[in-house]
Amino acid sequence: MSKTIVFVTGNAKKLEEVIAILGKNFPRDITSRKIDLPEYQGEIDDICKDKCRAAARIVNGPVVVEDTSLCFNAMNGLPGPYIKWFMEKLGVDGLPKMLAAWNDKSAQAVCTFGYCDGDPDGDVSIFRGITDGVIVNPRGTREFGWDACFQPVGYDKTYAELPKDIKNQISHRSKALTEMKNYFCNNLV
Ligand SMILES: O=c1[nH]c(=O)c2ncn([C@@H]3O[C@H](COP(=O)(O)OP(=O)(O)OP(=O)(O)O)[C@@H](O)[C@H]3O)c2[nH]1
Ligand SMILES: [Mg+2]
Repeated sequence: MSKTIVFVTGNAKKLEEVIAILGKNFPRDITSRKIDLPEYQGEIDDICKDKCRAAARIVNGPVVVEDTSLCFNAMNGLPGPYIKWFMEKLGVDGLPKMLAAWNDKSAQAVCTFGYCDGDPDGDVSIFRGITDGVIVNPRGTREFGWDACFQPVGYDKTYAELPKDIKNQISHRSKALTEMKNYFCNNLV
């Protein structure tokens, strides 16, 4: 019998979406623990691996973590994994202003899940989902981070204006979770 996996996050909105997206269709038992893990620096995958190992050290068992980036193409991918600090200091109204000097408003929402079996020195498996979009002046509810200024390609509504189930069908998070689900369905880990 495989051990329950603990999803470690300090972000209630992330957790809410993960629960809604996974439903009952995940092949392993999964629970959650609210811990604020360190915000690491570096490349997206390395940040997620460091975060996952930190979680494993605390939980002492199988863990999943998730790190979200918002990458502005005109800025060669910045703020990327540092979006949390830009959101905190500038707010959702400030993000479109960062791109005022460029015509290119395109961006990628990038979600990276990391899984490790509980050994903090062991391998971390990475699962990624990317949704392309444009950065617009905020529209819609302001319940979750930068949702109000991210308009996915092919839609005339921002993530915040779209019904939750539509966001959860097309989001960076749902694409990454599909990858992770396939991994657990295909591997008896
Ligand atoms: O509008 C949004 N739609 C999303 O779908 C989304 N996913 C994450 N975020 C925000 O982007 C930063 C990521 O930083 P982050 O990955 O380190 O998250 P976090 O520190 O809040 O939680 P965690 O690291 O404990 O899991 C944080 O400000 C999150 O609030 C989102 N905002
Ligand atoms: Mg974080």
